[in-house]
Amino acid sequence: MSHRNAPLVGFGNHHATEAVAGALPIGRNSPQRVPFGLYAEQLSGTAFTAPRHDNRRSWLYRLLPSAAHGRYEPYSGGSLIRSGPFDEVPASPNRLRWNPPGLPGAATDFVDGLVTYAGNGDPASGHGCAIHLYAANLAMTDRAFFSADGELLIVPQHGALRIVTEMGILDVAPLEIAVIPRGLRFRVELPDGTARGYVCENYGASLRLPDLGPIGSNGLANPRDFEAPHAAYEDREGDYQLIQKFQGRLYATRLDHSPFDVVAWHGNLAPVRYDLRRFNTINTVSFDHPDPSIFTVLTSPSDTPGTANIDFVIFPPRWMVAEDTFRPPWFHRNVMSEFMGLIHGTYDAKAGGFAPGGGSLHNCMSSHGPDASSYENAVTAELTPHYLADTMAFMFESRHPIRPTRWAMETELLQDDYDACWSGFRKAQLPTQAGEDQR
Ligand SMILES: O=C(O)Cc1cc(O)ccc1O
Ligand SMILES: [Fe+2]
Repeated sequence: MSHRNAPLVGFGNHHATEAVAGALPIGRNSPQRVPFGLYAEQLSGTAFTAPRHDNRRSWLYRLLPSAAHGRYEPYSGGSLIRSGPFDEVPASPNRLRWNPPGLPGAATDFVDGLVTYAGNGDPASGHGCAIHLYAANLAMTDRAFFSADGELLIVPQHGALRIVTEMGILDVAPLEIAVIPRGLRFRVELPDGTARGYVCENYGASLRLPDLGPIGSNGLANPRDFEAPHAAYEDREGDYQLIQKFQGRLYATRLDHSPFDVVAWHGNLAPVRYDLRRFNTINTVSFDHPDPSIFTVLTSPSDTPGTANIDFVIFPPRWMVAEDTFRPPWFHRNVMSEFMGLIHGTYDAKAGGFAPGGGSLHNCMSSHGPDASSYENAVTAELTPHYLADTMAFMFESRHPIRPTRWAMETELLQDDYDACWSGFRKAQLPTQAGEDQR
């Protein structure tokens, strides 16, 4: 089925789209003269020589070359954006949790409203990520942004985003996500007036669908549910600001025309949207709580198989049916490091204190798991099939310890009593053995 207005579907598929009939060259990428005098430009997401199954690139056909701009100068906005190496403050051995940030008082757009909480690795070495939250109340007009440091996984929590990109427009509401390729220029408009959410800036290998192993050929996030936009362009002259993030710092330059001037494109590197409600959640129908890897939406692999640079994992509404099982997340100490956020509702391991828009960080080998009241509820619950409704938490999980920024360690949003949620557990009672000392 193909329909003119239907989105371009399929994760990593090769798409072809033109906003003006005849704009897309046929049979070659870079003809001597592109239709209408458009300029051909290749945007690479992988090295030219990356193996074919990894190789990501698209060809853009635009009114003016993207090279037509002046010198970049340091940009002073976005002053709470940080980048790897994350060494402002020592990495904390503590379990950390943050209350949700408020919406800004002063006029603040998506770029200036980004605040970096934590991260690992660094853009120069091409591994790790930065974890930002954004809170905004102003649409970006006449300015655009791109990160040369990584692709952006955007997880709206409050308020929809209209993400106008060079390659088309993505409308993304809470419970949907967007992935914006490294280097792709975009601006963010706010259909609801205000917006808040999370961003994972991935310095490493681009996000992809996880292998399914014995699950088989279907399940989890299905490839066809990833939607790329049709080409859409603006033919506007005027004064535009273009901000880029390069090696952790922001720079700005001016353009005399809209950077959103791509009339046609084709290729397999594109911004995409995915609706988390379409996730085919797979879980136990017998006993025990499986590892959360069963809920992986997208993964950025590292050089070590099975040990991700970043996994993006969700905890969606689902049936809980496990027999004779402690159903919430178990207590654990993980070699991988976990940053969690909450889009909606409550999370089944935390009865209180983890609010939508908040965050938590459980680093490598931090003891964590259900808080005392979630534990008590779970061990006394009647184990009938139970629908876990109204919830959508997520995790950015990484092989590299996640290091907070100075801001994240000093903000009033940081809870000072988080450890207390694991106090008050009753000690296990061993049976009294005849003739044995009770110490
Ligand atoms: O810590 C967490 O809440 C995330 C998590 C959930 C789960 O179901 C199992 C392991 C795990 O780290
Ligand atoms: Fe965990």
